[in-house]
Amino acid sequence: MAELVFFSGTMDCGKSTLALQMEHNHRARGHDGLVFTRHDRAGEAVLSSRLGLAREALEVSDGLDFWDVVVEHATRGRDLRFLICDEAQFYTSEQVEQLARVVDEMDIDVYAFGITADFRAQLFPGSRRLIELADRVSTLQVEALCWCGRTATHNARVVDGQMVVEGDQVVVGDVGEVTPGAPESLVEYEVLCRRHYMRRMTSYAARVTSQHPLPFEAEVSALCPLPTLAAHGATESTPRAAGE
Ligand SMILES: Nc1ncnc2c1ncn2[C@@H]1O[C@H](COP(=O)(O)OP(=O)(O)O)[C@@H](O)[C@H]1O
Ligand SMILES: Cc1cn([C@H]2C[C@H](O)[C@@H](COP(=O)(O)O)O2)c(=O)[nH]c1=O
Repeated sequence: MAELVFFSGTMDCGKSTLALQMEHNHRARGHDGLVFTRHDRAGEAVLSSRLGLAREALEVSDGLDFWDVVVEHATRGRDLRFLICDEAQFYTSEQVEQLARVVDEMDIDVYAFGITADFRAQLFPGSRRLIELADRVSTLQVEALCWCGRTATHNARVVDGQMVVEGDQVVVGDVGEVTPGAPESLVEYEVLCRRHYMRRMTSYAARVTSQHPLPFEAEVSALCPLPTLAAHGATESTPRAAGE
């Protein structure tokens, strides 16, 4: 029986790599399928992984109807067995419902991949509907790590070196070295454990804290303006030792 599976994790945990691997494995066994994505960092109609692999994909626009697309391909004689759906957090709730219908009424497996929550730690609409409707939600085995060594659970947005919690939900971007003072407004992401997400303690803020202990607390507070940060002071700058 076909399944709707949601493979989820933080940014940079290997979702797109797994999507490409699953497509490869199914195709290697002679199964026919379609690959979809939306707003991939590499551009339109491409599914790309940070490991360097990429392949063409169908771009999911707001108006795309998965049911219609699948019916159209079936009418042309395709015996579709699976759909790969990357960046599924950006799909609409209606599109996720169409995917569930494709599974139930056409017996086609749907493998969706995406992050659950945005930079404010709030669910994306597509992810919410997937969690509500999927047969299985599977967390990826390879965990992205916070700078402290703990498993990363949250996606922080960093603009001009500062973690922000307000702004548009969708801003396509990559994880990377935070570069404060960049000439133009630069949006980057950093994965953090909940503890450091709640304290807005990015790797850059932690480095500044360790370089300028208590007398410069005001400077650090300006970088990470949260009461909880001041309360926890410089002790947060020490990366966790393995197994700690
Ligand atoms: N140079 C590298 N060597 C080995 N693994 C890498 C390298 N660069 C990236 N990766 C792996 O790729 C993962 C990111 O894969 P990707 O599919 O792009 O993630 P996601 O789609 O979840 O954002 C990283 O967590 C890491 O495991
Ligand atoms: C947290 C967050 C992320 N995004 C964007 C940034 C990336 O383009 C994708 C995630 O891609 P990945 O393959 O999982 O790294 O989502 C966003 O638009 N808004 C956010 O809050």
